[in-house]
Amino acid sequence: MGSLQQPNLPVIQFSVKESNPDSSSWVTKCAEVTHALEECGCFIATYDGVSQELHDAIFLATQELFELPTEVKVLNTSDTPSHGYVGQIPVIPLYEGLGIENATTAHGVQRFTKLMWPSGKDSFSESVLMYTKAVAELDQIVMRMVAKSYGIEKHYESILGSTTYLLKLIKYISPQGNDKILGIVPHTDKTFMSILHQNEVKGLEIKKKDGEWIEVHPSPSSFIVMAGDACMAWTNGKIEPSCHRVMMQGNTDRFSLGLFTFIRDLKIEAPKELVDENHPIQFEAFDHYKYLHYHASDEGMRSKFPLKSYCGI
Ligand SMILES: O=C(O)CCC(=O)C(=O)O
Ligand SMILES: [Fe+2]
Repeated sequence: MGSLQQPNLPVIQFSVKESNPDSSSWVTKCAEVTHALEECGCFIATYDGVSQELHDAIFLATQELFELPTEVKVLNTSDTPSHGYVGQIPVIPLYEGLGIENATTAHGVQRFTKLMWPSGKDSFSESVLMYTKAVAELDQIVMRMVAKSYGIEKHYESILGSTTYLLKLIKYISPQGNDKILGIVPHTDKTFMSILHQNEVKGLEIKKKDGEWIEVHPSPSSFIVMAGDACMAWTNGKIEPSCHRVMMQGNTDRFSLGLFTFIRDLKIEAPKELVDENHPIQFEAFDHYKYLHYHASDEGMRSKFPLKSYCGI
């Protein structure tokens, strides 16, 4: 069923009920997930952890957020590049994004909500928190499967203990016409992992290894699970991030959500299980947040492969 809806990208089904490592489908799924990430750097997850009701609530909340005046939205600042408000950028004029740091914690979400709605908006905090917790669960299922395939479960547990979640809410204004206009430039994510979710309006495109751009079909129960640069370092190059972009067309604004993981206070380094004579270590241990700052610097922005320029061996 999935492959008909989404040609050319692997589609893997996940269920909250099946997320138990003792279930019979777990081991086969580990191989499927790891293979998809190794081949494409991403896959489509169909996932029942976000109900239709929660889906509608989170996209309504997103829409309301972007209706706030710009002078309120710019209050969303961060010490980390691109983690706060991003908008009015000449090369991508359709794009506007807001970031919620520590988005799986009540404290993180409430702090953001209070900044945007000083008189309070509990419905926003509630929807966001329910959503981020459900999608973080999917991230953890996927990463436990990857870790199981590589025999590095213990290493993943320490990565998980240092994982922080950023929820990015994104709006692309419709270009009002039939020409395809760039919504976000081709890039790989600087994250450890990214889980993207788009509402009715399509636009996300993923570049396959052969250079072909694949349009991702929107669906309420479909999530795009993507590896970021940090995952490439951690897996010693076994999983490469996929290059993607957004192309906008037509008369309807597009909203999308990204739950992004970053590793704090722990250097990222490939476990020794993934390093041997035939697979020499490719990246030095590095601090994820320092890498984000490097990527945003002039040198990092000029680099074709910033991870390699930053910590490649
Ligand atoms: O809007 C999307 O679907 C993609 C967003 C994206 O690639 C990003 O924020 O890194
Ligand atoms: Fe991205």
